[in-house]
Amino acid sequence: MADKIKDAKIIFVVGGPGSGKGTQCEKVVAKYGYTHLSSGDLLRAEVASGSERGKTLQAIMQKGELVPLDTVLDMIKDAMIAKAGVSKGFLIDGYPREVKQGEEFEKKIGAPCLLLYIDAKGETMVKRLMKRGETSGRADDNEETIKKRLDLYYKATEPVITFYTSRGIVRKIDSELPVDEVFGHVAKAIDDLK
Ligand SMILES: Nc1ncnc2c1ncn2[C@@H]1O[C@H](COP(=O)(O)OP(=O)(O)O)[C@@H](O)[C@H]1O
Ligand SMILES: Nc1ncnc2c1ncn2[C@H]1C[C@H](O)[C@@H](COP(=O)(O)OP(=O)(O)O)O1
Ligand SMILES: [Mg+2]
Repeated sequence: MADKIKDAKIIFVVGGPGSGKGTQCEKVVAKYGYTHLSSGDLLRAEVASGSERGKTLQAIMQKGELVPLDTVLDMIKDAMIAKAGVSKGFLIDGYPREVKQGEEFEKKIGAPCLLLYIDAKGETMVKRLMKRGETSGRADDNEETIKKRLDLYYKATEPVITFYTSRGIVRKIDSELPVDEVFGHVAKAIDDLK
């Protein structure tokens, strides 16, 4: 596995729920042609397939909890293998959610060269998610689940940022700014890789 994707850049995109990870990844795909893999999207696709596994996942996600590590990692790995050799870069969006996920990813796949930390205030994230919930149809975009996802983010995911900061690969991006300005900073971080 590792050698098939060894020439591709691996970028972790981390931030709270509603911080703007998906929005920025879409723009990176348009400008750089990288492959965007959102763990949440992969899981929602499994739910939409109507499989037994999807039913189990749905129940967990509706509560705002994390699904088992192996499930997510296998899905990401399969999706990366499918693009190996044709992709210059991978945006891994919404993963790692906890330090352990990062460690397992590196064991099974490879090391990231950059972590984009998409940072917005708690109140901003709640406001954006409530708005997104008006049209997203997502079972987890409701007030009660949003609060749980935010709590879990601060508890489990922020340590991920500390972990990779010590390795010197974190770029903190102010996501309170308008989308295009945020993207200016994201693009700068990617351009600095070369
Ligand atoms: N910089 C921004 N300014 C204003 N609204 C934003 C910004 N970035 C994202 N949004 C909005 O916030 C919501 C959540 O964004 P999304 O990209 O889905 O976040 P995430 O993938 O991190 O959960 C979306 O409705 C999006 O349009
Ligand atoms: N890496 C991961 N590990 C465990 N569960 C995950 C996961 N990524 C996503 N999930 C599950 C739990 C999340 O509450 C849900 C939605 O994830 P998401 O779409 O990445 O949310 P958001 O983009 O709003 O942060 O899917
Ligand atoms: Mg998203």
